[in-house]
Amino acid sequence: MAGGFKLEQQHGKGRVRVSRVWRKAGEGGADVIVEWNVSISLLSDCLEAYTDGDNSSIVATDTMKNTVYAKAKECTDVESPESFAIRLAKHFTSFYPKLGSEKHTTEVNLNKFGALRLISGVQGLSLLKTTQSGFEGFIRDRYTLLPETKERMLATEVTALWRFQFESISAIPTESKFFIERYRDVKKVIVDTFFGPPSSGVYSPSVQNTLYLMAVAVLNRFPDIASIQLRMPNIHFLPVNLSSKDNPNLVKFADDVYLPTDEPHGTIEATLSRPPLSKL
Ligand SMILES: O=c1[nH]c(=O)c2[nH]c(=O)[nH]c2[nH]1
Repeated sequence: MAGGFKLEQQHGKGRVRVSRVWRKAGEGGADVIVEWNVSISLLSDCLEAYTDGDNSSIVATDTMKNTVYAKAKECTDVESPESFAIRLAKHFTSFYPKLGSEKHTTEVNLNKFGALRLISGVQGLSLLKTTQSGFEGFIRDRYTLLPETKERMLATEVTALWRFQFESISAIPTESKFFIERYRDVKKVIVDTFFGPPSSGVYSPSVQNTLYLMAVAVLNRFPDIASIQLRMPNIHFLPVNLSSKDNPNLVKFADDVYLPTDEPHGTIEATLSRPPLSKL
């Protein structure tokens, strides 16, 4: 009871995003990564905070957020969201759904003289690698804060548009599954180039270079594709490092706990085309 009235209260922190990586913990020594979005609500005995302005029994919601990162750090083995929620004791946890699931797109332009322009694409193809990515050697000026790194997370959501050479309907292959199979095959080339061979992976010095190699691989593999446009936002995963005077090593970053953030993100896009056929 508070001042003769019944007071029901709770406080918490919503949408705490945390991503945890376990190095070499997966099949064949692969890294394992999860991304969680945690909401915490505390039903606690802190009525005086409401009625008397006495904060002595308040757990700060900022502390709740930090606790999520600290507890993620403590998960030394790969952990389910259920276990993580239990670890956080009576708090609600859910997996943050991976960004988008990809869509097959197409654009067809046909004029009455039979001239065709045919574009296929994939939209929202989420790709993430936990290692073999860095970013170094870029311009440093008085506004530059970004440290150089040989080890970072590389996450993107690819939008690709590829234009076929077919200039009329009659030039289109007649197999009924042609475009379905081509979509699958282009996607595979994109994905395989992004990750590199499963045994060794491939180092990415920048989103720009990886994007270019993906486009080259598609044009080299499919002669009937005239050009490809790739858009690859650089979705940042910020290292979480928490410390204070009293707690210098609360969450010491060791390539393991990240804050996934899509705002703001880098926007990187390019189009690669075959040179026009020389007309003799
Ligand atoms: O691969 C990258 N390309 C950039 O252009 C860029 N800019 C940035 O801040 N980080 C990165 N990463």
